[in-house]
Amino acid sequence: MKVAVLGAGAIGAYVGAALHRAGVEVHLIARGPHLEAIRKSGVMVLSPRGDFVAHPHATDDPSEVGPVDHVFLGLKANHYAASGPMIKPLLHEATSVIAAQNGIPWWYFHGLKGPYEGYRIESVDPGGTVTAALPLHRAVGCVVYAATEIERPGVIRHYEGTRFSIGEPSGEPTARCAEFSEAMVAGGLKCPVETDLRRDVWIKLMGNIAFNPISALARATMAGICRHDGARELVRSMMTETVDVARRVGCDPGISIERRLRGAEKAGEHKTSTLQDLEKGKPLELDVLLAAVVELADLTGADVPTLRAIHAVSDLLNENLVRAV
Ligand SMILES: NC(=O)C1=CN([C@@H]2O[C@H](COP(=O)(O)OP(=O)(O)OC[C@H]3O[C@@H](n4cnc5c(N)ncnc54)[C@H](OP(=O)(O)O)[C@@H]3O)[C@@H](O)[C@H]2O)C=CC1
Ligand SMILES: CC(C)(CO)C(=O)C(=O)O
Repeated sequence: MKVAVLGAGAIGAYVGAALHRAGVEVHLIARGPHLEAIRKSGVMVLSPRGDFVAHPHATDDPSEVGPVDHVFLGLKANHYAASGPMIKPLLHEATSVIAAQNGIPWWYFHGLKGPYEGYRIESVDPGGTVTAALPLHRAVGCVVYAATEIERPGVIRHYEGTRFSIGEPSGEPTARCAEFSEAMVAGGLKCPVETDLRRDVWIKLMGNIAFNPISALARATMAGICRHDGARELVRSMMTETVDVARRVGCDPGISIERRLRGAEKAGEHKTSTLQDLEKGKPLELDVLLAAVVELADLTGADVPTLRAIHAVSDLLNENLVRAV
């Protein structure tokens, strides 16, 4: 089995290192000083589960890699639309694209029976550009329950969590999912193949939709947000509105707000990936989190005043960041 990790950043390099450790042929696609450090010294993973170094092949040129069985997409979602030329050399007829993405994926309504089947979410897939780069038949969903960070070029700090739930948009238990899952497990990760990954998407999103923008706006860690009574209440409101939207598009996350809050609290003094991006002056990955759910609220008639307000201020923050880059 041959795997390319396109966007071998905090999550991608962590997964690539784990797969390589399991004996999989792994090619990391990265860039800049991070790529140079990996080429020189490999990927060093610092983890409470034990540190290790892996030396997979690393490049910035996908045509050096050629077609692979699975592309693990570790890019931020706002890079998906432009990823077409990068991904093309990696594809053969049956290559799957497994996207480790927070928020609502571009494939969300693909093959979902009901009134919204085939609906394209503009804030996730503007003008169909993401679907053009990442064709729907190749898409395998992945919900990431791990927290990692690039501590310095070539060095990944793993904080907690090893679960990468995967699943087909159709819910079918396919051979391609089974093959990837087995390799992940061999690499020491958890990789259940779900028949209803959309439920995981919403459970994860209940946390990200609140913690990620608040963490950037307040420059607070997950635990810091939970400790502040007002911010904790804000998280509750955002989660409640999100669950309403999820149910309106036919998915009940089936978890209480308090349980979800306690789960997020366990991440401790972790800086969300959005806060990490803010600190690095990078654009924020908020369209697939907030804008997408506000768009779905408009589609379904849900009342989401808190999501709308936080979306407006975090969008302004993002606009200012993008202007400054
Ligand atoms: N980090 C975490 O704990 C979690 C992340 N996620 C999700 O995982 C996904 C990835 O996040 P994360 O790993 O944190 O993001 P990172 O920014 O750490 O990783 C993305 C990597 O892709 C690289 N990249 C971008 N464009 C190119 C290109 N054209 N060629 C080569 N490399 C490129 C980036 O390089 P550069 O820095 O130069 O732009 C960066 O190293 C996101 O959707 C995120 O929401 C989900 C749960 C937890
Ligand atoms: C906070 C965390 C690790 C889990 O909710 C995450 O998904 C992110 O940083 O974007």
